[in-house]
Amino acid sequence: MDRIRIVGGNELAGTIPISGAKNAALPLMIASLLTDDTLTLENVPHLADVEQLIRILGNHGVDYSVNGRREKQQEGYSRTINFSARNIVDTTAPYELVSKMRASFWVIGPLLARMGEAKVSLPGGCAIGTRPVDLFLEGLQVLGAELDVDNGYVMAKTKNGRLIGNRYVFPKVSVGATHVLMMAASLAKGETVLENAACEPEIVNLAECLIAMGAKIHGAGTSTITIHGVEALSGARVRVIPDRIETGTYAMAVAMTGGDVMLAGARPDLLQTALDVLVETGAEITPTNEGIRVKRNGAGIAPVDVTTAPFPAFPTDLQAQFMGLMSMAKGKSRITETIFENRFMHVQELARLGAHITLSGQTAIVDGVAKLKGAPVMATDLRASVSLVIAGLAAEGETTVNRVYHLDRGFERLEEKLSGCGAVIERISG
Ligand SMILES: CC(=O)N[C@H]1[C@@H](OP(=O)(O)OP(=O)(O)OC[C@H]2O[C@@H](n3ccc(=O)[nH]c3=O)[C@H](O)[C@@H]2O)O[C@H](CO)[C@@H](O)[C@@H]1O
Ligand SMILES: C=C(OP(=O)(O)O)C(=O)O
Repeated sequence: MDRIRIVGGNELAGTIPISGAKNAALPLMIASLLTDDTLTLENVPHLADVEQLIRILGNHGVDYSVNGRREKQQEGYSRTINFSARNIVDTTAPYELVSKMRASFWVIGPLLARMGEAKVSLPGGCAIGTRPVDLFLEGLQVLGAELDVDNGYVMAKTKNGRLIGNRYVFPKVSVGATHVLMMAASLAKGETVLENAACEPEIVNLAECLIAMGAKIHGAGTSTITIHGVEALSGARVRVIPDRIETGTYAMAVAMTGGDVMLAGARPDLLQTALDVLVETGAEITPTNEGIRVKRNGAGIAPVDVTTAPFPAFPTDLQAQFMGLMSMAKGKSRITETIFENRFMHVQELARLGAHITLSGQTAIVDGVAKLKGAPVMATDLRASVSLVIAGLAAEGETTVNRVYHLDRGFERLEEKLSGCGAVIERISG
């Protein structure tokens, strides 16, 4: 199994290109199931989750082709991919494929809306909480789906071949359930109003895609989304937004090691709260035409309390990385996780690097130390893994991060991007 070896202590300086967002690319790819035309997606990141979803979509009959391979379309880089679901050959998403990735469950929305039926295994994904699917099921039932859960599968069908628009108030904000209901409602008969919907930028990117495909959607990016269902959707060409979590992660790495890095192609509006918090810690953040410049010189890291919450608040997907940063702050900070009940698995691994963190329910109290020391550590999930990488970059000596496959789910060319800015980091195969 591959490992990442880091020798910490170097400041980061240079440019890091920000890739297309994993969490936007996945729902856009799934939207290809809604049409028999070609959906062309630009800036699709080269990640294990994207490859896995290509396999899952392929199982339903979706063909794909990568546009050219010259220059930026090289292996390993974000690229333009055409998806064509002309013939859906299978409406079952099997356990072997779906269990590897949470978002693959989302095929249930488009399959049901276009084909009138779907049989989808209950999902897997990062081990960060129980992650039920009750809101997806309740919302689809409100749109007229008949559902049965048996043997680990959700069996769904429409009553008369088509879903029916309706009003659904999410009892809790869910990104995935908002994606699924927005896709399903796009082909339903009549109007759907989704209230207390997720407002994340990835929802807006999916709505832009659906609108380009001919859907009638208003209000995406606010908590009320109105969708007037249409008979059929067409092909379109849409660009995946830059990855705000990758952006925040590298910004926190620079805040931790010190240095001066341009995050090229990053958009500040996608993570303003996290950037504001970084400014409070003492980092200098400058939006430019090229992206976001992050700098920290001289002075230490100030402790700042954060609480994760749905967009536009501080994202849960940056909580582990921020804890890494706070572990070297000059004083105590409190980090409260409100989205997932089990997202503190990085605490004991950060402690192996010398961090002082205690847990009190859903709050971590981080007592900053002057220095961290390298050690072998084990990643438990995607964002936890990268928090160990950035802590390793700031630690004295050598850190090895095991279970690199978690990182490969969500960070494109991580070692290359960081070593290009002066970090000593390499992948050890086998
Ligand atoms: C592929 C992708 O985009 N993943 C992101 C997505 O995950 P995902 O879409 O799975 O996260 P949700 O927004 O659905 O989850 C939020 C909370 O709602 C709960 N819930 C959700 C659905 C449901 O039917 N019932 C229920 O109780 C979840 O357990 C969690 O506690 O949003 C999360 C929250 O920003 C991010 O951390 C993930 O990186
Ligand atoms: C939790 C994440 O992914 P997933 O929802 O696919 O598990 C993530 O991207 O941080």
